[in-house]
Amino acid sequence: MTYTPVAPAVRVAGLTKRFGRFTAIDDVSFDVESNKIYGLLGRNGAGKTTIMQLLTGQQFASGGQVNVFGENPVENASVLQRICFIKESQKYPDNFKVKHVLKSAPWFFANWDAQLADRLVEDFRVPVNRELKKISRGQLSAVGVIVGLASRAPLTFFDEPYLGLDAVARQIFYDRLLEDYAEHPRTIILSTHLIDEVSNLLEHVLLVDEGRILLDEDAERLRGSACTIVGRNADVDAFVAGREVLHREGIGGLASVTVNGLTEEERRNAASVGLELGPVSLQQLIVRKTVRSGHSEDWNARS
Ligand SMILES: Nc1ncnc2c1ncn2[C@@H]1O[C@H](COP(=O)(O)OP(=O)(O)OP(=O)(O)O)[C@@H](O)[C@H]1O
Repeated sequence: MTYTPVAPAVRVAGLTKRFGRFTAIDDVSFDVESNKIYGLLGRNGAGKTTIMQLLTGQQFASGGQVNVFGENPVENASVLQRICFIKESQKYPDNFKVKHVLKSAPWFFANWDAQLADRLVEDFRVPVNRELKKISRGQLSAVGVIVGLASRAPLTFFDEPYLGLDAVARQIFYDRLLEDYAEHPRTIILSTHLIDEVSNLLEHVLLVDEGRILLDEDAERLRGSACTIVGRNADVDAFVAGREVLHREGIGGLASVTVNGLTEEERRNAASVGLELGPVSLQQLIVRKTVRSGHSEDWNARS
C-alpha cells in the first residue's frame, strides 16, 4: 500500500506583516496539517490575531506567501467559504437577534448543522429571541462558539472565543468541540491564554512571540518533553550541568530546575541521587519558553 500524504490545510512561507514601520509578523513559515486541533499561543500583542487575519484573507501580507487549501485566501470565495473565523469582536447587523444569526448561518456555511446548533443553544442557555446588543458578554461569546462548532467548516478559527464565558460554559465548549471533532474531523486553530484548560485538547502547538514562531511542535511531545528536578542545590546543579535549563528557582538550600526531556536512564539516575522529578504543565512550559526568549514578566499577569 502506498502512503499518500494529506496536503496541509495551511502553508505559510516567509510571511511578513507590517503596520507602518512596525513589523507585527516577521518572516514566519509554518504548515497547519489537515484535521488537527492547533493551539496558536502567545502573549498579548504576539501576533496571533494578525496571523489569523492573514490566513482568512482579512489582511494583506506585506511579504511572503499564504496558502489555504492550496490557494491564496484573499478575495478567494472557494477558499473563504470553507473557513469559519470566530473572533471576540464579531459585528452583527443592528437589531439582529440570536435566532437571526442561527437562521442566516446556513447561507455562509455549507456544512451547517442546525440540530447541533439547537443543542448548543440549550447547553449554553442562550436566549434566542433577544437582540444581540442586549445579551450578556458571556452569552455573546456563546453565540460565537455555537456558530464555530455548528458551522463544521473544514478550517475553523477560534480567536480567544470565550471572553466572559464562565467555567461551566468553557467546559461545555471543550467537551462539545472534542465530541464533534471526533465525529467530523476538521482543522481547528484555537488561540487562547487559558493554556492549561485546553492542554488536552490540542494536538499541535504554535507559539508566537513578537511576530515570530518560537515553537512549532506536536503537543504530545511537548507535554512529555520537560520536567522539573527538585533537590539540594549542589545535587541539582551537578545533575543538570551541561543541559539547557529552562527555569531555575530556589529556596534555602533547595533548587527546582526545569529542563527539557530526560531519558529513562537519566530519570533513574536522578532518583538514585535523591532528586525528585515532577511534571511540567503545558502552560508552565510555554511560559518558560517565552520568558527564555527574552521576556521576564509573568504571562498570567498580562493575560
Ligand atoms: N491595524 C494595526 N495597526 C498597527 N498595529 C497593529 C494593528 N493590528 C495589530 N497591530 C499590532 O500588531 C501586534 C500584534 O497584534 P495582534 O492583535 O495580532 O496580537 P495578539 O497576539 O492577537 O494579542 P492578544 O493576545 O492581546 O489578542 C501588536 O503589537 C498590535 O499592537
